[in-house]
Amino acid sequence: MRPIEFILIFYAGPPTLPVVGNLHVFPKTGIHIQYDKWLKEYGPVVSVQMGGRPLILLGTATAVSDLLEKRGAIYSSRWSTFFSHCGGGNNIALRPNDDGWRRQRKIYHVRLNAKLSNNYLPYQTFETSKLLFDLLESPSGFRKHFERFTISIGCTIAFGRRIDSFESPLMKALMELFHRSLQASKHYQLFDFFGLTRYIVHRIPERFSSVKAEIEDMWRGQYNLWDQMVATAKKQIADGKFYPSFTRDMLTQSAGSPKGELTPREIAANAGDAWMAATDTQSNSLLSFIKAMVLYPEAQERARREIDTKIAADKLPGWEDRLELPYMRGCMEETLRWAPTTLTGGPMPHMLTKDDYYMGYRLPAGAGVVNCVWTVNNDPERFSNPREFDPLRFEETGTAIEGFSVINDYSRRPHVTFGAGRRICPGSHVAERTVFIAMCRLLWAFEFHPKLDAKGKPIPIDRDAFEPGLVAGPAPFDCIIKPRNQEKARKIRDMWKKAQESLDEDGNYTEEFFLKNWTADKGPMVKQE
Ligand code: HEM
Repeated sequence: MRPIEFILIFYAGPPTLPVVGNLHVFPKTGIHIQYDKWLKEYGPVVSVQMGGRPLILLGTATAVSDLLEKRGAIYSSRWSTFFSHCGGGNNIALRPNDDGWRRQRKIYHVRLNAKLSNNYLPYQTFETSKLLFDLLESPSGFRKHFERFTISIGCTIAFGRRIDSFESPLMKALMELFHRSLQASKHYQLFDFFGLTRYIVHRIPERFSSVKAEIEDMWRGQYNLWDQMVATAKKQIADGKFYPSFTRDMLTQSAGSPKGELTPREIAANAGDAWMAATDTQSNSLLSFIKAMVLYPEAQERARREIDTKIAADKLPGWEDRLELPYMRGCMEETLRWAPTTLTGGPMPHMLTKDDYYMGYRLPAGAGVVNCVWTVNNDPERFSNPREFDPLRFEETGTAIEGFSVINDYSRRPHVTFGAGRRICPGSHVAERTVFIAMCRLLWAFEFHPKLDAKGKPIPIDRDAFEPGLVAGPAPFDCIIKPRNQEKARKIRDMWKKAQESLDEDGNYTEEFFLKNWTADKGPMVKQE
């Protein structure tokens, strides 16, 4: 990093102060709005200074593609931070693009690609029975129901373990981890913006630093949990039991792999990180969908009409019906564009590893590079009236393509919510399946309306209000969720009653459930003799 050279040569950005750079004008919340203002004022590529660290903001799909994708070889690392260093640095989303990252990422591509993500459809489909039942029984708790829904799907995909209730010890353990990691990442990042404090703090022994002790303790708690889950998966394999999961794949596939075997810690981290990455991202997207349905009743009606006319009366819509449901496909892409959970591009900026030139500017090695999703997704050049929820804005032939959200041709991409380049979300195929199935079934089952105040007037909902965090979500809002009719309510109850026959006394799937449902890919999922 060469701050003086940086300031002289790359000057498209707000004025800086000595030492702090632009840190003093960084808002505590609504960073995406501040980035958006800077991008509108200074151009599609903006430089800001986070203390001693330069940060480059990208505000158009072209800039994101030109740099993060076409020059991905030098735009795919991550900053070294105190938070990511502690705990051994095995978190795939936070670590630099080293050998370990490549090995970890490889197995995501091999096991969670578009084709093999179909393996997990039985979990995603099953969990909708519980989601619909929970919403029927206690509609006002809808936030919690969505959280349980995605946490359970994530845990089953990652470890082969279902989570039946918000009160389950596993659910509580994960919620505590979320809380602790959010606090840790929020409170201690200031050290990272200054070379000297970073150098000192990274070297202080844990026993002399309460900050370090707290973060290390958080990571230890995390790995204890992941290790226990991996140990269970190992035992299941040893006992010849068939509980398919990403962990099982890593244990059976990475061993002896010519592309590089994952260490036990990397396996645990990969599975645990998939679990965490699969939770708020998906549940918050579903919450935003409900918000959109309440705010745009004509879109709600039209989507429901499509489901009613295209899907047989005795069937619930599913992933297999997506080609019949173009408007619903539009609803999914539009929700991800309109209310991205990754407003500023994900958990951490990419990092540039070599000096580079773009649009006449020199971008220095070591700079963080942000895909400003909020700005790119709302670019009026690409999307007319971008803050209006309009599922018809995408070409039907495009949304029919599996993985359209991450299609190579960026000019056709409906949004950049899954990131870009070599760090692009490797769980996007799983995510699309979860949210599409849930969205269709929610509309099959329920109506969504604004809540009324004491005078019978709809309580207003702020369309653009977000709750900040590592993963953003819509700010709390109220709504009325009611079954479309008594017949639907009866079907939901019957469905959940029947579904429970596939669960054991702990609320996990029986082995028979897996054996019956696993047809898509035999591979390592074939029962071990
Ligand atoms: C709607 C749901 C989701 C959204 C919007 C989302 C979005 C993102 C974004 C923006 C990134 C950062 C990309 C970048 O740095 O350019 C990311 C990274 C990641 N996501 Fe997702 N994600 C979702 C669901 C999932 C799921 C279901 C999984 C796992 C099954 C997953 C696993 C990961 C992992 C492991 C990374 C880190 C990749 C790396 O740094 O190499 N995500 N995701």
